[in-house]
Amino acid sequence: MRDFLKALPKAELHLHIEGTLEPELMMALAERNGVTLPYASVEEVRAAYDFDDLQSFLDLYFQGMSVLLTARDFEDLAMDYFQRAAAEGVVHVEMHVDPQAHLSRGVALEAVMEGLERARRRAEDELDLSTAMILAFLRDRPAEEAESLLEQAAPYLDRIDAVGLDSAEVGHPPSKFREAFRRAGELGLARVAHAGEEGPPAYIHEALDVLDVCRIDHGVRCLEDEALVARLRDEAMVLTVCPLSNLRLKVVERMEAHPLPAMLEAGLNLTLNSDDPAYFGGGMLENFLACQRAFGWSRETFARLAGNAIEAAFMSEARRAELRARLAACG
Ligand SMILES: Nc1ncnc2[nH]cnc12
Ligand SMILES: [Zn+2]
Repeated sequence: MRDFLKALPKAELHLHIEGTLEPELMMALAERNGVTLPYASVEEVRAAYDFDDLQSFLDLYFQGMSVLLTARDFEDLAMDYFQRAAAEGVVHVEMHVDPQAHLSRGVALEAVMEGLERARRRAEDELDLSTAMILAFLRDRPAEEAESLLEQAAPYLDRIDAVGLDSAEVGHPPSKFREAFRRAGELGLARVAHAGEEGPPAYIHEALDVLDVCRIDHGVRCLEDEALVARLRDEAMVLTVCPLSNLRLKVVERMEAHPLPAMLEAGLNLTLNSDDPAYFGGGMLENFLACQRAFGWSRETFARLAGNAIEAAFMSEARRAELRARLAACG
């Protein structure tokens, strides 16, 4: 089964590029840039990754990214991940990026965008990996800051596929970002949003009604609202579920208690994703394997989930046709 899951052409729709920063690269960049971290070794960094909830993770996530200063750092970060992902059968990566977390530290948007662009070109050329970019708004920051970020991103719009909404969910409902998302739509960008990770099902309704999203990131709390489940099923709304993330952030107590099997049973349009692989114990393959161990799913189920991601991805129709054919060849 491991070989099958590795060979499956996996499209990753929910990944935070800053969440791919492995402790080894974090320490190396700290050294290169003269940044002081509160850790003496890679082992100490790893030992700190024991989270109680989303916020306890976000605190370390924002601290970790303090080593990212130059375009070269962002290129190294993304290339390091793209190489690992390609080695485990990932064929397409859609990365959320959190520019506000860099702008607020004095890092120019140009450094972020140029570094990531270089890595994306190399991924295409060297790894046959297609990529997309989701400009994410930090929902615990003021809505006006998101609107201003969108304006600053004007020179890069041709490289951006969608806007997203991430960071601390509870207390920051989707409707707070009505205007930023409306403007993104006007600019021709697709919309996605984290909803129903720690926040209530009402936030999922709001993301659909107010932000006009084409995908819900996480969405695992939808099962608490029967009418919502029916709506998500009827609209074939894509949910980008991140099993190991939910386990490590204690959204679920044990993988066996994850709502994924019930969501599948309810006929929802599900995909599997890694979210922040450097922090949550593994990338796409580890997430697929964790589901295999916990739920004993068949090859057909995994192939269907991989197919859902290919169909929902921001990619050219030529690439989609190619990946469909590769998936069909997996048997
Ligand atoms: N799982 C997650 N939820 C919300 N914001 C995030 N930013 C990075 N990972 C996140
Ligand atoms: Zn996420």
